[in-house]
Amino acid sequence: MAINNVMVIGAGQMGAGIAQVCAQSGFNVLLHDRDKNALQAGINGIEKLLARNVEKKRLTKEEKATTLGRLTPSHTLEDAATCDLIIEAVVENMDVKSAVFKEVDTHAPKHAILASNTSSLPITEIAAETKRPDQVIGMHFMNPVPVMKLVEIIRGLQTSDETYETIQMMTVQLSKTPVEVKDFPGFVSNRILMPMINEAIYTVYEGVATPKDVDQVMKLGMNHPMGPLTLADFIGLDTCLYIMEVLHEGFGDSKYRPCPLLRQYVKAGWLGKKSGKGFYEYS
Ligand SMILES: CC(=O)CC(=O)SCCNC(=O)CCNC(=O)[C@H](O)C(C)(C)COP(=O)(O)OP(=O)(O)OC[C@H]1O[C@@H](n2cnc3c(N)ncnc32)[C@H](O)[C@@H]1OP(=O)(O)O
Ligand SMILES: NC(=O)C1=CN([C@@H]2O[C@H](COP(=O)(O)OP(=O)(O)OC[C@H]3O[C@@H](n4cnc5c(N)ncnc54)[C@H](OP(=O)(O)O)[C@@H]3O)[C@@H](O)[C@H]2O)C=CC1
Repeated sequence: MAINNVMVIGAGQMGAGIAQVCAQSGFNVLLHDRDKNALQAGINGIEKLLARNVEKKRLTKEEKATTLGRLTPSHTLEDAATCDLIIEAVVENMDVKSAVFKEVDTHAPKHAILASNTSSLPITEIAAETKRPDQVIGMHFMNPVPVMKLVEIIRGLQTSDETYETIQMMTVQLSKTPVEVKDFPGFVSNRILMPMINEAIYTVYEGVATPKDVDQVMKLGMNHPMGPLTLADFIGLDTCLYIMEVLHEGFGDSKYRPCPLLRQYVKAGWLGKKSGKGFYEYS
């Protein structure tokens, strides 16, 4: 199936990144958020990154203008009626995602594919909210989307081969590398990454080392580009907690219990870079 028109739901850090990459790759993109200010912030962020690419001579001024011309803000999910692919990137919460999929299923044309950028939630369960479970799939981009090469593609129990092949091809058109994974909690990426981040938080909680020193050990000792606590702040501590909860509940294994310090920070509204404070402070 040919994809020309894409809708991205959720204009946060992931949704904006996905919209940017799709528009840069030639797709017409509608970027939707329930919050007007979040939508504008998402579009402003894309403009800023494209301007930086022009400054760095990775993009011409004309290419920037063409890319922005392919990007349209959307204030209603009804706009899904004109799209071939809808990529959901709202908060990592099953109730919220279920409601979005249920509604978008009523507006999207029959042929459209519904994809979720979920970090950990079951695609099979999300698909069951719709009348087209064979056309629902996980399309898990990595943060920051314009930079990271991987897209994990998650097949739900009922995802058809045609849906999978269309999304695999689209991923290549976005200049990303697709990797197929089964529908298990946390898939591959977050089943491995998030327990490491959670353990780094326990290390701070138990007073073994400061956040800065934990990060230094992993950066200098293991050559990680960012220490785990900087990365947790970058991902968003709310998202980290949601993912740990999905792993904990999904596997029923206490080794995935979220660190109490992570819970406390999220309760305090310390969500990391996006809220200005997490393990570090951001101005
Ligand atoms: C939670 C999930 O479900 C799954 C996930 O996504 S887990 C998170 C996965 N991501 C990671 O692990 C990221 C780890 N960190 C890194 O790879 C690197 O630190 C990084 C690429 C983010 C930044 O690289 P760096 O060399 O440390 O910093 P920096 O020199 O500022 O950036 C390099 C380039 O990346 C780009 N970049 C950096 N941050 C960016 C952002 N937030 N958005 C877009 N582009 C960005 C810039 O283009 C920059 O190049 P220029 O300065 O020439 O424009
Ligand atoms: N952060 C990361 O590193 C990664 C995250 N992901 C996944 O991507 C998804 C989004 O994460 P991220 O971008 O970080 O989160 P953000 O908090 O940055 O953005 C989420 C956006 O979605 C909006 N939103 C929430 N509910 C709705 C709704 N019902 N309809 C429309 N918009 C809505 C939010 O608006 P409001 O502020 O009003 O609630 C916000 O603007 C999550 O599923 C996450 O797990 C995947 C890979 C990496």
